[in-house]
Amino acid sequence: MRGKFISFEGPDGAGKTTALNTIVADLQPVLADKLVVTREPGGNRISEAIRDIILDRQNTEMDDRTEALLYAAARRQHIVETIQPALAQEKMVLCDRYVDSSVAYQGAGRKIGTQEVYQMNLFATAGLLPDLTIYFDIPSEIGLQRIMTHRTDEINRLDVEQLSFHKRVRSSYLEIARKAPQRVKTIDATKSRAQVVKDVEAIIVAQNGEFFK
Ligand SMILES: Nc1ncnc2c1ncn2[C@@H]1O[C@H](COP(=O)(O)OP(=O)(O)O)[C@@H](O)[C@H]1O
Ligand SMILES: Cc1cn([C@H]2C[C@H](O)[C@@H](COP(=O)(O)OP(=O)(O)O)O2)c(=O)[nH]c1=O
Repeated sequence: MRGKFISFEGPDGAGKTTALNTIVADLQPVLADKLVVTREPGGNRISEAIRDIILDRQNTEMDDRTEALLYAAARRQHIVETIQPALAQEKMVLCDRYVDSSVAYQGAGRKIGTQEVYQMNLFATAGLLPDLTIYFDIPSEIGLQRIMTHRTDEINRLDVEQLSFHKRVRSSYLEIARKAPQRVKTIDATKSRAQVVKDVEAIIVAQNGEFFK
């Protein structure tokens, strides 16, 4: 058996980070060292360094394709150092963002083109896709509102994009979910924190019975 690769996707402010923290706290006692939690861009020394370059608000001169290539480069290193070794050891990998983020943010948000960004990522990933993707769906206005009103950490370069950018991102995610219904499961991220966690955990448990025997 290969392990299980599960990605978490959604627009900024959808509540992924919040939900993931609780989900990890709930799953850790059950799965112990079978659980690996990681995030993109990042997860290792090289990818974290790339992350710092991409999200630095001072890098206003960054070209859109440069940005897309940097995300893909960080992804490649993350796959090689973290995801593939964990899957080879039959672990469950929970990954905060993966290729769908690039398709939605760089492909649609930055208007590079979703197909082009997907194709470019095929080189980076050598075709590795998650077994399951949980997509946190939320109207852009609500997501942005959450970020602006609640968040205390620094607002990054992508968070300050226009509402129209975030709307393109959401539309692209909805399109991805429509085209890949087997892989992508959509949850209503406007629900309460507790309900969102419940919905996500129900999907993970239902699809990964072998981990919860
Ligand atoms: N279900 C929810 N209902 C209301 N507010 C939420 C919910 N989930 C998260 N939040 C709040 O919204 C903000 C963004 O959440 P966060 O988890 O950082 O989103 P993401 O990681 O998807 O960008 C945080 O302040 C968080 O407390
Ligand atoms: C992985 C990835 C992330 N991003 C963006 C989405 C986020 O705005 C940002 C990651 O910042 P982060 O602070 O991790 O945001 P979040 O908590 O919402 O996941 O990078 C892309 O544009 N393309 C990508 O391929």
